[in-house]
This record gives sequence, structure tokens and C-alpha cells, in this order.
Amino acid sequence: MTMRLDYLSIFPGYFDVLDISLLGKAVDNGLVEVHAHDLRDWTHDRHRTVDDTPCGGGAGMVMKPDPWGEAFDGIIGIEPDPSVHVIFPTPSGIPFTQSAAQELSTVERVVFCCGRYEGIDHRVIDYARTMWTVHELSLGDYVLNGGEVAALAITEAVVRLIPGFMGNPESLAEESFSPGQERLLEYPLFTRPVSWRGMDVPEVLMSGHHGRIAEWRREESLLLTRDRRPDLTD
Ligand SMILES: Nc1nc2cc(Br)ccc2s1
Repeated sequence: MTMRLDYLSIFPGYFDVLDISLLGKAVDNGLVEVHAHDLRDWTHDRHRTVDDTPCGGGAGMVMKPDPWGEAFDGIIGIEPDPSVHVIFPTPSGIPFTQSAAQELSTVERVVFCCGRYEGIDHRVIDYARTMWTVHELSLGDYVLNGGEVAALAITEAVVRLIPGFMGNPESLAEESFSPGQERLLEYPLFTRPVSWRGMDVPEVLMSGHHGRIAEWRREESLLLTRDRRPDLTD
């Protein structure tokens, strides 16, 4: 299966980065195809206007619905298709999680709608919900200047889970937040040299005693999780 990823943005250049590194490899080996689109290509005025003042007043500007609607018609189509997943990164979205990444990794078509300014006219999201499967996703409780960086993060989390993408799929199963894994943070990692700037690798890790090593790692994960993410231990 090839996953098609579309990105709608007034800064499509953000997505040039998808041609390099592991994601570039996924593109080369036909696992994913990536299309970035400039929302301004669907404007008709001399200034290629995509924003306007908010109805009801308030600070900043809101993205006009017309360019989005015409871009949807051109990129996705005018017939409803629930197999198309449309993602709006937004601070007011539901938290994006590894299980959501897992689910999205099986989808054949994903369209990212990257808002700027104060956000997108809400009728765009309401329209999209009548046509496709829509996800309003948040990456965390902080505000970016637009959805592009969030779209890149979601892309990386999803694409790396596509079967055949990672050389060693077993490593995925052991990662934190993977299905079936206890919700624990990763234990500290070490490699050679054994002694570095007066700091040594914990002796247990050099003991060759796999039972003790597993026990040490679990304890470290429990301590770290309790200290940094008590919410995961609920
Ligand atoms: N955390 C996030 N901040 C933002 C800001 C804008 Br503007 C659009 C999308 C997102 S996702």
C-alpha cells in the first residue's frame, strides 16, 4: 500500500524537508507519496488574499473559507469519501497519541490543513466533516505560528509505523508508548566508551547478567516515569 500525503499551506516550502532522511527513503521506495500545495493558488485577487478580520471583532486575522473550499475541490474532490483522513493541527484539538499514529499508519490518504493567523474559518472544518474523516489534533499545550511544524511531527510519527518503512520492525514494538507496552518512559541508554569524562557506564550493564540488566532497566523506567510523568502511571 502506498500512502498519499497532501499538505495545504501558505508556506508549502516547509514540506521540502520530506524529501530527505528516512522520509525521503519512504518516498523513494514507494511507501509514501507527498504533495505540498500553496493555498494561495486557489485565490483570485491580485494580492492572493487568504485572510480577513474576525466576525464579532477580536485581535488578529482569520483564514477565509473560500480558498480552502476550492483547494479541497481541486485536491480531494467534490464527492464525500470517508476513507480520506483530513487533519487540522490546532491547539484546541484532541491530544495526538501513539495509538492515533498507529491508526493513521494504515490509512491510504491523509490531507494536512495547516492553519496560520488566528486559525481557519470554522465552516471549513464543518464542511470537511461532511465529506471526509476529520481529525483536529493537538501536539501539546503550546501555540505555534501555524500548523506546518505540527503536520511534520505527525507525519514522522505516522510514516515510521508503515509496515516496511523501518528496517527493524521489532524495535518499534519495544518503544515507549507502543501498543502493549506498559506506559513507561525509556530507561537511560549507554554505549562505549565505558568511562567518559570521569563518568562510567553502570556496572550492571557490563555484567552480562540479562536478568539483572532487565531489572535495573525496569526500575529506572519506573523511577523516571514516577518523577516526570505521574499521569502515565494512573
Ligand atoms: N500547537 C499548535 N499551534 C498552532 C497554531 C496555529 Br496558527 C495553527 C496550528 C497550530 S497547532
